[in-house]
Amino acid sequence: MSDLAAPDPEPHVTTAHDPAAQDPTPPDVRVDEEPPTVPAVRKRIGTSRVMRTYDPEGDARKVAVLTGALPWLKEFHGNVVVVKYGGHAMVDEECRRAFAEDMVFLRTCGILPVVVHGGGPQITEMLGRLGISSEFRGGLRVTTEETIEVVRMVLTGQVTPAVVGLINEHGPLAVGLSGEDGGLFTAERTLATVDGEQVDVGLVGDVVAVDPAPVRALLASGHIPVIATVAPDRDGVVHNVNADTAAAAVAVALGAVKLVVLTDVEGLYADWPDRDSLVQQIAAGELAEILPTLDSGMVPKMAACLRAVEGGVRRATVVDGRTPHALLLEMFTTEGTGTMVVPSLPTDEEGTAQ
Ligand SMILES: Nc1ncnc2c1ncn2[C@@H]1O[C@H](COP(=O)(O)OP(=O)(O)O)[C@@H](O)[C@H]1O
Ligand SMILES: CC(=O)N[C@@H](CCC(=O)OP(=O)(O)O)C(=O)O
Repeated sequence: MSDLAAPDPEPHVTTAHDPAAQDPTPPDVRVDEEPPTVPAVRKRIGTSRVMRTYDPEGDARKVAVLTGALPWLKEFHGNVVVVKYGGHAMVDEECRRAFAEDMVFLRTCGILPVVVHGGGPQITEMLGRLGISSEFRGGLRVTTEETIEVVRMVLTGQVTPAVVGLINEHGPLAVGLSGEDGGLFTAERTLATVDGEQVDVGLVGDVVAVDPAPVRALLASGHIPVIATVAPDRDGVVHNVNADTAAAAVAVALGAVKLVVLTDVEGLYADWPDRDSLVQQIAAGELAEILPTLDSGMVPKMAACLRAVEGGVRRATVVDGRTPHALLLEMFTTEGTGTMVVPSLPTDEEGTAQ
């Protein structure tokens, strides 16, 4: 993971538009020009004075963005937001940096982000390098005893440290842990659903219990927990847990106000792959109805959103992790982005969804 761009340490001077009326700068250091139609390119004049660009429209836009975020800041402040960071959303350098900035932004605003990360493509790549074949059934990886060793190694030894390192470029905030640490998760072997049939996929687990104590301790000390989703069952046998599933379990256990799932698609398409069928909001009841009809990749994701909302999380959203800062846009604007699952849609007097 590479460095974040360093800010320019030099002071800058920018051109002013109406020096006499607005600028206390002595005339000998002013630059008189026509007002710029776009914010002026910053010019440095001298070394100890910075002059302000006259840009009322730009300023009004910034004010609108900041004040528009206020209701959301109030709602989320002091609350847990679980962010599922999918393996496909990690592949682009700019998006990785934006993700880290977003986590630090949330924490700095007094919101409590908890990251649950995936790593499907990274596991597949490592299995390939080791000459171990791998397949998915019903959206879950068929996991043998040999596979689980690689899953555990990649998630806890490679992906967690990479995500932690990325965030910690901003300061020592992130701490990695897995479902095996501090009794965080208890797993139970689960089956995949393929064409309505239940099929065995090996050492794949669902999270049947979460002890939130280790995560709460990290939040209380100002940290950002970063969780890998391998988990022991009651006999201590480690299972491979789909990261969407684990994120939902964490969100419910922590009483999160929101679950945000970052993936490699704009959201849920009602009629996949028709790009005109992107769903903006869907009620939990309707999602439950269409879930069995969805393609396998989307099933664990939408099932996780449903589980979160049915478990008391107010909103669960699938967001395109390939768009830098899509998470901020989703969290701090009314329009949001991606697909939001809510307990029910508001209706008008005739009962029509708004
Ligand atoms: N109805 C649908 N809407 C959106 N994406 C879908 C749908 N059905 C299948 N998909 C596929 O599911 C993929 C997301 O699942 P997956 O690759 O497992 O993501 P991740 O690695 O983030 O967990 C999308 O890239 C898309 O190809
Ligand atoms: C059982 C199962 O399928 N586990 C997943 C765990 C990682 C994961 O979920 O990663 P993404 O979020 O990047 O898809 C796997 O082995 O790929």
